[in-house]
Amino acid sequence: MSVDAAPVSELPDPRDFGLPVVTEDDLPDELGTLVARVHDLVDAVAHTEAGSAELAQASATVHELTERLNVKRRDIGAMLERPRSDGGADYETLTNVVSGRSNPAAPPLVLEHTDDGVRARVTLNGTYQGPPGLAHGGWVAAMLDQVLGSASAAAGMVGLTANLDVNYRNPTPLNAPLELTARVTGTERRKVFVSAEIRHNGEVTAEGTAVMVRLDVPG
Ligand SMILES: CCCCCCCCCCCC(=O)SCCNC(=O)CCNC(=O)[C@H](O)C(C)(C)COP(=O)(O)OP(=O)(O)OC[C@H]1O[C@@H](n2cnc3c(N)ncnc32)[C@H](O)[C@@H]1OP(=O)(O)O
Repeated sequence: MSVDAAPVSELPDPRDFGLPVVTEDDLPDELGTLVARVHDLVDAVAHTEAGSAELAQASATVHELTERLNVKRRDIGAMLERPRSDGGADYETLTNVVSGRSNPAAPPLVLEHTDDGVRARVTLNGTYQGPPGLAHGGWVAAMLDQVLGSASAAAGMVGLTANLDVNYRNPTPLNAPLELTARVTGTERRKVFVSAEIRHNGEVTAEGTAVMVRLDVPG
């Protein structure tokens, strides 16, 4: 097994897969504000003890807003193109449920490249709850899957997860800062082996490994 990462500048262009691409200039600042407010709204709805009249009024307001926003919708699969300092571009799925810039359901996980892979920081609010007061194991796996895929892509090998193994070492807390790290550990033909951890206060709460299978560019 070896690490034979292609240069990042050779990442596939989503347009070659027939995917729509938007740039940061296509995203009004107001969208970011709306996403953050709806994220907080979901938390408020999940935990509110408001009375019937208040709930009925909020429900009508939200319904009206949903109708207004649905008048003009982006296609599913839209990719966000972000320029890199070396002249190339990074791509991310705009509505990705873990890290998507336009998805209020995303925690959101903010990713950065490191010398050996990727790192992300996130704080999960109460809407990611599984056991009382703790993060849901499915979301823990989803966040690991995301950083594992991102580490493979950051090494120039965009792929889909074929296999994901998760070990839950300690409960992952809500409303507390978490750090995720991931890196490529090897490659074999189209397979990319990746490894990741989630830490709280330096202590590992969960770790994951995955086999990503590199995508072939059509044609
Ligand atoms: C830029 C725009 C896009 C941008 C895209 C951005 C992606 C972000 C991804 C985020 C992470 C996700 O959520 S991904 C979503 C969840 N994953 C999926 O939906 C994937 C569903 N599965 C599949 O589509 C398929 O099974 C694939 C693509 C994974 C593999 O199919 P394939 O292409 O036909 O390849 P195949 O010949 O079967 O296998 C290739 C090699 O991988 C091995 N292999 C196959 N499956 C497994 C497995 N479960 N565990 C171990 N190894 C496996 C095979 O033995 C073989 O090894 P050898 O013979 O060479 O030894």
